[in-house]
Amino acid sequence: MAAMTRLFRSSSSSSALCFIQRSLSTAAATEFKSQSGPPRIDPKDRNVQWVFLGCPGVGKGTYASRLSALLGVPHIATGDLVREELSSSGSMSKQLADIVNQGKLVSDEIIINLLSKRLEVGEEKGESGFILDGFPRTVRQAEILNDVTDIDLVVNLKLPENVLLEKCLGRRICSQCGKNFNVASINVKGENGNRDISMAPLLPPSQCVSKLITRSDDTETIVKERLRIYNEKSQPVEDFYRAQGKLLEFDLPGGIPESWPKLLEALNLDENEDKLSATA
Ligand SMILES: Nc1ncnc2c1ncn2[C@@H]1O[C@H](COP(=O)(O)OP(=O)(O)O)[C@@H](O)[C@H]1O
Repeated sequence: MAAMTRLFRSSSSSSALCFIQRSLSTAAATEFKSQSGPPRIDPKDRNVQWVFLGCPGVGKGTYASRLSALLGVPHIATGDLVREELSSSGSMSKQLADIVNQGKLVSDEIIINLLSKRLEVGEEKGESGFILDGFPRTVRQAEILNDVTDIDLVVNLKLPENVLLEKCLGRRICSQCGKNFNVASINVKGENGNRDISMAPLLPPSQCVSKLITRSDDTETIVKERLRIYNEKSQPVEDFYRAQGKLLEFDLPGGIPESWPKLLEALNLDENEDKLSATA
């Protein structure tokens, strides 16, 4: 853990990003084989390459985007890439809508294609490092990622399932500014040794109130299906990274005010420090 958070160097690793992007493209077309493997870059010489895992509604997007701002690396959420594709008039959008609205996973090929395109755009802008949110979600995706680059740290965010459901049902997005809010006021009594969890709603400012929308896959039936699929397909990804010693388990103690400082502490980061001086 200590070594993993001592990586905040501003040196460019755009060639590394380009390599990942090209390798992911190859993987989308064929089963990627890495007999010799790509050249690995010492983590000290590049920005962080982190992954956020966790069930639907746990808050991966919230905490990954806060950390990306703090560390100066892009937050890349494959769910956002899917939604962008859905709202475009691209040929894939109808096919994707059917899958997403059933709470199912998009194929590994499609998701890797979307991700490699996103990395290519980032590479052109000179981005380096990343916090991935929502990828990898299957062991095959994790293996492909493992073949093309080194992941430094995998943060596994956790909340009890009844809290996750309430959070998903309360989630709202401003259709104009794109920010996420939550209208649910959560007070769940811990059972079977679990802790009590309280979360205040995260209400929108007045200019967003009339523009709030709910994700089409945030209905009770679809959320339950997404949770079932997470347990079936994505929990093995936790095991994959646990076996590599890269998994940091983090039980969220409540909403953002309680959880954010504790997460920074677990990551050995200080919000007030310059990112270059953050130490592990
Ligand atoms: N890595 C992935 N592999 C397959 N499908 C994905 C992946 N990432 C996102 N999706 C698709 O996009 C949908 C929304 O993803 P996301 O916003 O990450 O949702 P969640 O709130 O369930 O974590 C998923 O239900 C799935 O259909």
